[in-house]
Amino acid sequence: MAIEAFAPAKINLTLHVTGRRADGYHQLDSLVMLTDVGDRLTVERARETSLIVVGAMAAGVPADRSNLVIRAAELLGVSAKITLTKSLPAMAGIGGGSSDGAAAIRALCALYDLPLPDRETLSSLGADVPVCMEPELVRMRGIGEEIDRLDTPPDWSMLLVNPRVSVSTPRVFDEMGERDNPLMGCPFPNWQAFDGVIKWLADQRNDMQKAAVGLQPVIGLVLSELSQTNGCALARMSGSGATCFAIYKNASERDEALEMMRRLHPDWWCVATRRVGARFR
Ligand SMILES: C[C@@](CO)(OP(=O)(O)O)[C@H](O)COP(=O)(O)OP(=O)(O)OC[C@H]1O[C@@H](n2ccc(N)nc2=O)[C@H](O)[C@@H]1O
Ligand SMILES: Nc1ncnc2c1ncn2[C@@H]1O[C@H](COP(=O)(O)OP(=O)(O)O)[C@@H](O)[C@H]1O
Repeated sequence: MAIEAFAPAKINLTLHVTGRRADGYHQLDSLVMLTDVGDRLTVERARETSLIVVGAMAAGVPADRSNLVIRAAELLGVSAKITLTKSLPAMAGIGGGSSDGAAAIRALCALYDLPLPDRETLSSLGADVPVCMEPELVRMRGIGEEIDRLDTPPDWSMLLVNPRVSVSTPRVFDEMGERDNPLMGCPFPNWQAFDGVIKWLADQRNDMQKAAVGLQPVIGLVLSELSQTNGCALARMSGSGATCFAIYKNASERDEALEMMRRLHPDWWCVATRRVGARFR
C-alpha cells in the first residue's frame, strides 16, 4: 500500500525577528499560512529506506541522508521506499525542505499507524517543520515550535515569484543588523476582512528582507515589479527569501499580473496560489 502526502509551500506573511537565543537561533514572531502549490511524496513499506527525487525542481536536491524526508523516517524509526516529486524551488524561503519533512512525517505515521510527534520533536528536524503541519492561519513564535492557531486562512488570490537565486537562511540571519525587533502589532485584525488585514499587514514587517535584498538585489526588483502590478494590495518577501508573495483582491488582476511577470521574466518561477484548503493531507 502506498500513501501520498502533499507538501505545501509556506508563506511568512510577516516575519519579525525578536531576539537571539544563547545557541545562536533567532526568536521569531511570524504569521504563516500554507498554500495550494507544493511538492508531493509517496511512501511504501520497505525493509530499507530509499529515496528517489523527481519533478521539475529536482535538480540539486539531495537524495541522501541530508534530505529531510529521510531524516523524518529516521526520527520515527521506520523504513520506507519514498518518492519525492519536487515542484518548489529549494532554499527559497517557502519551506520546501521543511514541508517535505512534515509531509513525510504525516505519511509515515499513517503508513505505520504511529502517533504524530510533538512540536519539540518536529522542531529537531528543522525550525520550520512544526508550522508545515498546520493548515490553519497560525502565529509562530520561539524558533518555530510555539504555534497558535488563529483562524481559517483568508482565501486570497496570490502570486509567488522567485527570481531563481537561492539564498542561504543562516547567511541572511548573519547579515541582519538589529535582531531585537518588536513583536507583531496587537490587536490582530479580523482575518476575513480583506482591507483591514492588508492595512494591518502593511504595518508589519519581514525583518530579514533588507539583508536578503543586500545579498541578492534582484529580490528588490521582484518586490518593486510586483507592487506595481494592477490590484496588488501587498508585496513582501517570504522567510529568508528569495521568494516574494503578492496579494490581490481579485483573481482576474492576479492572473493578469502572473501573465505579465511570466512575459517579462520567462526564467523566473512565477505561480498563482491560494490557501492550501482541502489539498492538505
Ligand atoms: C527563516 C525561516 C522563517 O520561517 O524560513 P525559511 O527562510 O527557511 O523558509 C525559518 O525560521 C527557517 O527554518 P528552517 O529552514 O527549518 O531552519 P533550520 O534548518 O532549523 O536552521 C537553519 C539555520 O538557520 C538559522 N536559524 C533558523 C531558524 C531560527 N529560528 N533561527 C535561526 O538562526 C540557524 O543558523 C540554523 O542553523
Ligand atoms: N526535501 C528537500 N527539498 C529541498 N531541499 C532539501 C530537502 N531536504 C533537505 N534539503 C536541504 O535543505 C536546504 C534548504 O532547503 P529549503 O527547506 O527548501 O529552504 P527554505 O526553507 O529556505 O525554503 C537545502 O540546502 C537543501 O539541500
